[in-house]
Amino acid sequence: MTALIQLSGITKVLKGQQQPRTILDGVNLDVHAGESIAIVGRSGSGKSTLLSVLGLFDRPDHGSYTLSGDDISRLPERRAAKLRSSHFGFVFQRFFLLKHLTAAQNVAMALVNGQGWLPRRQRRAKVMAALDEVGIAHLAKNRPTRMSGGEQQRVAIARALVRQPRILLADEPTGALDTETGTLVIDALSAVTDRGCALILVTHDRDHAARMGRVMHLDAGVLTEQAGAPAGQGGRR
Ligand SMILES: Nc1ncnc2c1ncn2[C@@H]1O[C@H](COP(=O)(O)OP(=O)(O)OP(=O)(O)O)[C@@H](O)[C@H]1O
Repeated sequence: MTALIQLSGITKVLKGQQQPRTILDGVNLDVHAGESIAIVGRSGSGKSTLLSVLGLFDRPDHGSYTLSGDDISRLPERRAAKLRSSHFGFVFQRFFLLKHLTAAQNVAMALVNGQGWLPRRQRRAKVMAALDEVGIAHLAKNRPTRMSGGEQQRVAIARALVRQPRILLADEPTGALDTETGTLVIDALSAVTDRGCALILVTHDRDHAARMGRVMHLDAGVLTEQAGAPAGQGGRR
């Protein structure tokens, strides 16, 4: 099966300093539909930079990036922005919810930005399906200020899912949550692989990483697969 994403020899060099610094050093990674991958590594090892390249916020200096068979290594920003909104969902440590809007309105914002105005009934159905997918449809009318951190993060996940991305990129999504709440958030994230969405999770939490189908270790920009990862849990390979 063709990989959804193929990174080959991706190198990212940070310039503008006295000495250019290599942040990603020949990264190879294949990502298939419906699989889950954890990216672990110490602080400063390049995890967020790798997610930025994967999510087309940043371009590699060397190497190739293939998405669904198309080489997109050197894409102009306008086309990158289109692909970002059609293919990717993003979840961050901070929830970035608008506090004067309800949960449903926060999720609906992603539809307005990405696809223009859908008819109201369709918009509502998509929003409620996304909230339901992360188990918080009953909170649709609540504002973030009346929700727990875990609930707010699930609203943010619903917002990322509402456009049905093919790849969900999550950067430390449980970093601001206690262990129990973090586990619920990982449950919600892992569930997206059931419908073929690929999940790439950057985390410092070993237990959360171990729930992914594969664990990749980033050390000074070099990515290697961690031996002994419990393949098959939390996502197809
Ligand atoms: N725009 C930038 N300007 C200067 N240095 C940067 C920039 N972006 C990244 N870096 C440096 O590149 C290295 C990798 O950063 P990155 O944020 O990718 O690491 P990380 O593994 O995600 O770290 P953390 O776990 O702390 O979030 C770090 O040393 C960081 O300081």
